[in-house]
Amino acid sequence: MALLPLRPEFPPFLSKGGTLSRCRRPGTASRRGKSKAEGRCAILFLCRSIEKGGKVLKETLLRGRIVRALAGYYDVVVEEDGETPSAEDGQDFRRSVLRTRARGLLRELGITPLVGDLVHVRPTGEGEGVLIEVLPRKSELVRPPAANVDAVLVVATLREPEVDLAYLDRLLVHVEHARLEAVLFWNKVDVLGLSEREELEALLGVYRSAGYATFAGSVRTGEGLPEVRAHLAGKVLVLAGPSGVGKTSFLRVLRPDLPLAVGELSRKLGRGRHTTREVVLVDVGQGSWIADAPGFGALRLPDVGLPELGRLFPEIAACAEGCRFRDCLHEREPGCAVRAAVEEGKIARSRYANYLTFLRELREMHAERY
Ligand SMILES: Nc1nc2c(ncn2[C@@H]2O[C@H](COP(=O)(O)OP(=O)(O)OP(=O)(O)O)[C@@H](O)[C@H]2O)c(=O)[nH]1
Ligand SMILES: [Zn+2]
Repeated sequence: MALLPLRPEFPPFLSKGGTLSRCRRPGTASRRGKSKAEGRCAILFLCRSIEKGGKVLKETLLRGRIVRALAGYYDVVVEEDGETPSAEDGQDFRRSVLRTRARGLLRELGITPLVGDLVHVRPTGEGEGVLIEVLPRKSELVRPPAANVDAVLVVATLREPEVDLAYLDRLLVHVEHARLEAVLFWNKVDVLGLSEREELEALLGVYRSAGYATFAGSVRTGEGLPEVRAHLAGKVLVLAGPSGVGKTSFLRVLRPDLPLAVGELSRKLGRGRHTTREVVLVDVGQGSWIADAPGFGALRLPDVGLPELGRLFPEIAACAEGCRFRDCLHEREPGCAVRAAVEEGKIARSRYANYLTFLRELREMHAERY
């Protein structure tokens, strides 16, 4: 993502040192700054103030989102009109971007800004600024390192590559553990024959009844994309899924204008070794942002206690209250409501089988430790 110049009137306005003197109240624009054409302040929509102890600090602080972090610099896309900016369909994706450095105090406090952070910045010149404050995060992911992620778009395929339900369920366990929403997109329906489409329908049913928003379509033909995009509107996303399912293609179809380096979700070096690299947040329209880095790489199970595993399968968690024993692990215990639900076909056998596999794996993980 290239650095883009700010609006022409922006730097002179700042260089005069003029700030809130032109603003009546925090967040409101003065009449002087008002542009007739837009019916609102053309310059000062960028002007925010902070209030401390009832006193308005005379400082122009802009709100924005970090879209890129590299070598101590943070690129911040500046918010307009109180909303984190995002291009609508068919609109230009260019935005005001400030390249900022974190002020010393943040470093002293040990605060490391992350891509996805909502921040206050003070512009210091054309395209430059100082990162003043990191606003409270609602989530923080380690891999990829990103803040305020709302959901993980799990991309899967029935064929090409062949579906791997154990991998998929493992991924979903990770997403639940990270307390993020999982959205499933079954890609490449264009390669499916009639009977395979039926097979896929059954799988869609499995994951919908488990409680996941589940979509099917094709990045190649565009089928099903509007539905999944509508569901993702306004969210910050990470893409996850096995290699070759179309994660990069999905991002590129939403942002065909991206330079090639961006939108290449996993770059392999040499002998198939994955490299970690910087994360970039890409505006894909409709208020959605996608982190250009694959989520959750190695899929060792999250380190949880045995009783917690059931809570990471939403449909098992929903049933477990009916179990006779509060600490039921839904294996062979009498009066297990989960096993009963599996027998009645309310919980998919494949999901339950994977639950049992993971339970054994966790036991082994715990045993290794002692
Ligand atoms: N037939 C078909 N092929 C697709 C579709 N979407 C993507 N592909 C192809 O699938 C292959 C893999 O797509 P990528 O987007 O590189 O997959 P990825 O998930 O990013 O893979 P990794 O980078 O290995 O994680 C490419 O050759 C794409 O052209 C689709 O909807 N239909
Ligand atoms: Zn049970």
